[in-house]
Amino acid sequence: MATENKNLSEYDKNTIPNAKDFRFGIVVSEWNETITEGLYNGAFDALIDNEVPAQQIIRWNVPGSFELIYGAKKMLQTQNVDAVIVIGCVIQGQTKHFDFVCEGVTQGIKDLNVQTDIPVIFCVLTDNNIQQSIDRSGGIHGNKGTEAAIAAIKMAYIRQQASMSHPFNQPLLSSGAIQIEETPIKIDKE
Ligand SMILES: Nc1c(NC[C@H](O)[C@H](O)[C@H](O)CO)[nH]c(=O)[nH]c1=O
Ligand SMILES: CC(=O)[C@@H](O)COP(=O)(O)O
Repeated sequence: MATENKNLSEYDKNTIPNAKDFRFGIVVSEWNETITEGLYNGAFDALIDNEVPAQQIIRWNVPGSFELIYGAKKMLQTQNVDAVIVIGCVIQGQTKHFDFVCEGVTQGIKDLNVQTDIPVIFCVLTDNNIQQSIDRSGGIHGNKGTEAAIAAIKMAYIRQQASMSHPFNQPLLSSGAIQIEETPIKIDKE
């Protein structure tokens, strides 16, 4: 489903876990500032709407989307947060730079999700033109910042639940598999 068939701002509060005790970091790129401010406002408002106290939301700015990677890394290394949202807007220009920035940020944020225990939510618009960015930062398609905030709450909850779940606390086998006791299944023979 493409964004044009889905409003990014819509969510059902009944499906959102309790977020009042979670702490969130938000790293915001200053490139295309009018767009990224709109995305930030969407994310901030959604967190507040879900009972997250404002003092539990930490914001840092970085120069551009490529710096979101380092900003998010330092955020999760130094701040007590349950999830990080990175916010950027990359718009196609005349050269291939767009491709390298988008790919670099995508891979960098993916690596943080693989290598660290804190979920990092990808709220980076990668648009062909400014109108597409306007449409997705509070325009006709809603606000991707709102979508990212809801994702951050859900992923923080998953992390919290996983840390309390029995199988996830098992020691890893040398193969990297999780050791889970095999409980024999009794089959009643008729
Ligand atoms: N063209 C855009 C950029 N380019 C800047 C890079 O993100 C980076 O800051 C620079 O290469 C220095 O490392 N950034 C955006 O966020 N959006 C753009 O459209
Ligand atoms: C994503 C970019 O860096 C790009 O917008 C810069 O524009 P240009 O490709 O014309 O240098």
